[in-house]
Amino acid sequence: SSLLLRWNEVRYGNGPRKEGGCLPPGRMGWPLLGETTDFLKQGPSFMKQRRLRTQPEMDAGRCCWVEMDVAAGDGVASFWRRRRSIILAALSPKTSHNNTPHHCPSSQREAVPDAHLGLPDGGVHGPRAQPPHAAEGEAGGLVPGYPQSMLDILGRNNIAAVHGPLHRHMRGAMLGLVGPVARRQSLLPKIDAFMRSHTSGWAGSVVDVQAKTKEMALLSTLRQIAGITAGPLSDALKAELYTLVLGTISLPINLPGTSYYQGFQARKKLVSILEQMITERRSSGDAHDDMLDVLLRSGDDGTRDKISDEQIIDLLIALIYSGYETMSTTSMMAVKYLSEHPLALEELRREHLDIRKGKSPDEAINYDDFKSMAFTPAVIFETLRLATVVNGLLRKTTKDVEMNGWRIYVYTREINYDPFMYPDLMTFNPWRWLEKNMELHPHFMLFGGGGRMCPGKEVGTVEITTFLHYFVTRYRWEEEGKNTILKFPRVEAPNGCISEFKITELLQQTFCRV
Ligand code: HEM
Repeated sequence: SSLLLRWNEVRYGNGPRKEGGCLPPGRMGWPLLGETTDFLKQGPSFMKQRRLRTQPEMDAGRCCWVEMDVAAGDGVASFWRRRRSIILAALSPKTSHNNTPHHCPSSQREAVPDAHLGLPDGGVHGPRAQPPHAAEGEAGGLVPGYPQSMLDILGRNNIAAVHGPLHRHMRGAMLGLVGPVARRQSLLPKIDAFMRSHTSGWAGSVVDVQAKTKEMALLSTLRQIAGITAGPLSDALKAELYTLVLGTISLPINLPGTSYYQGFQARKKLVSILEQMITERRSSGDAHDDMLDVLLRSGDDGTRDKISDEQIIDLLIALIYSGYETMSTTSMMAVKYLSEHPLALEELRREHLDIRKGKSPDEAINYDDFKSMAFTPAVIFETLRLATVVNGLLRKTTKDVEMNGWRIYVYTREINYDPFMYPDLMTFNPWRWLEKNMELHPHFMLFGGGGRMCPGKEVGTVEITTFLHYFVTRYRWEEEGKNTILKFPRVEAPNGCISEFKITELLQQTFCRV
């Protein structure tokens, strides 16, 4: 074992360092695996230990990266091909141990500027006075570096896989679907109607909130995309999507029985269902009030480029995929935290009951209602922070930026647990978001940043808000037993029964009276 570790270090670690290369401090770990398994097993404490180990280098004002050698996928467990990766721990200026620019120990040339990541602070230790230009990430030679299994299964036009003009084209189309105009005119009423019916009839029962929020995220999106309601088609799509999600986080081994293989088959079936829908829409010529209709007609008026059928399909798959786990997990964790923090629940419920004042029971919440809410976004941000639904962002180099060929994992989780930004950091405290308008802080990276900032931030927040609205204004609930939540590498309640809540009392009377 020692010999193997040593060989790997000498072959891939010491070599470049000795030759004057700018290899950051760290260990290379095992051949092929690097330190991936340790990272996956230990998660946050792995990062802490590596940071402590590289402290002298950081204190000396030299490279500040924590480095490890992992396979493609860095922590998403796809070890098919050796890939070297650097983990950038995103920290606030106060936590950073030196505020000097990062220099390569040997060449003294400035290392990759933070701006190249296209993120507010690039995720490297040390502050940057100027937020970077959104496009600099790609101009600087850094593009998204998501694992091959994810790229294969989500399609070659998948927004996370493409860059340059194609990315701008796909992103423009995505923003057209979920931007402010679409939200106000078309999405909000649909989301309201869906959440209202999805959260009805739970009184007196035991509900698995994990299952319900997953179903909620999928069905709500399907309704927006193509007006699909619960039924045989949504069941078929649900089964394929679950398999597809597992495939994207698997080893890319294309053999029958593997998750990757099944994920790929699921993609084929999804593509075929969507192709059939497109053909039917074209042959009928009927107009529909949904995203598929908007995409099929895009370019007709000459205001933007036409989008091909293949691109439409990849865009719709990306839309379903991106919102699915993020929205469901955030909603589930918000319910969990609220059950454990009655004061926060009380405040949230007050905000939502106030919104219902003057509305009839059937009246939807509207754009102005969302704008008036202050505590609800705070609950959502605090949930995203504490549960850390997104651990980090992946980038890779496309040209020589001193570390060509390396994948870069911007480990944003660290910033969520930064004691200087979030005093008493392990406490669920939504009020902290009200105090400093922290959403505008350059280290706010819950939705990424720069040119790759989440285009679904607003619509995702609206969906979670609407879910919470009907949940807290209709029900009181109790957690059944003590549910354990796994937070790394994915946030989930294992065994499926962990988020069961007993709905004990219906607040419908209050709801109707106000
Ligand atoms: C709580 C909910 C959500 C969270 C926490 C979240 C988080 C993120 C983050 C951190 C990124 C940046 C990834 C990177 O830089 O590599 C991102 C990108 C993205 N998100 Fe979200 N997201 C959420 C909801 C949604 C929803 C509902 C949609 C669909 C409308 C969506 C669509 C996307 C897309 C398409 C990208 C890629 C953008 C690009 O590469 O240009 N997200 N999201």
